[in-house]
Amino acid sequence: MNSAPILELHDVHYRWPGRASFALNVPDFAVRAGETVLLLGESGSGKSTLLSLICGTVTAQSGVVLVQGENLAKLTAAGRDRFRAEHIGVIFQQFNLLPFGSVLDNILLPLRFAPERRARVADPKTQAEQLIRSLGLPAELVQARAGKLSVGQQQRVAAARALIGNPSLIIADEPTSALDAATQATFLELLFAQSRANGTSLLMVSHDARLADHFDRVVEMSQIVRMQEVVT
Ligand SMILES: Nc1ncnc2c1ncn2[C@@H]1O[C@H](COP(=O)(O)OP(=O)(O)OP(=O)(O)O)[C@@H](O)[C@H]1O
Repeated sequence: MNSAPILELHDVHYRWPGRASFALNVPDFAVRAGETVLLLGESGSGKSTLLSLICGTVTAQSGVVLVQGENLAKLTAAGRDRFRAEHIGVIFQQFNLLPFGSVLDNILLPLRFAPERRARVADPKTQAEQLIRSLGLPAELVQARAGKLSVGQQQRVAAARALIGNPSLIIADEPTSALDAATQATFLELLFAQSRANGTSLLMVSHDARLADHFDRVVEMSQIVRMQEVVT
């Protein structure tokens, strides 16, 4: 495994505007290239906030967030959106598929906003079909409307959308919470096989410590955040 960090946070401080009662302080946290990390923490401990900082949908009031060596705070908001589309695959808790789009449309969506990622894919339709197969979806679903799929199938489409064009980092926020244990395990195996094949790093957030065995490393939010007195 390449041990260069794909993600680094140093002395990051973040507060949601108008929310004095919560502060996220991360002195140091890193994920290496190709590493799979499970981030566990209680509800409200700031896991989703941390993922938003890493994806650049919010920016820290101070400190540094480096993704692939790029300091997200130095980019404009549009530059961060573009950077995310190029380099990060995101799987949301609710999958966020376009319900009226086909499975294929949904998988190809990130390539529309990311010319470099698009250029890494010789034939987008063929790669989408390969991902569909390797994630265990029936090939004939490629033209099905995403909104008509089962939850487990939607989740695989969301994973294929995150994986297409081989982004260097996949961020997943509770992607298995809507699934039963057997479907969860199969999904994780498929996601890991794909990530490993491409040397992609995976940072997954969950409440569920039972997922730990699947990952290279397990990190508790309490290990990476510095608690601070919050002035209300
Ligand atoms: N968009 C937002 N605007 C304002 N405050 C927010 C926003 N998102 C989260 N927060 C606040 O930030 C704090 C941490 O929430 P966050 O969702 O990051 O925790 P979490 O660990 O992901 O929780 P859960 O496991 O329940 O999803 C909470 O106090 C929450 O109310």
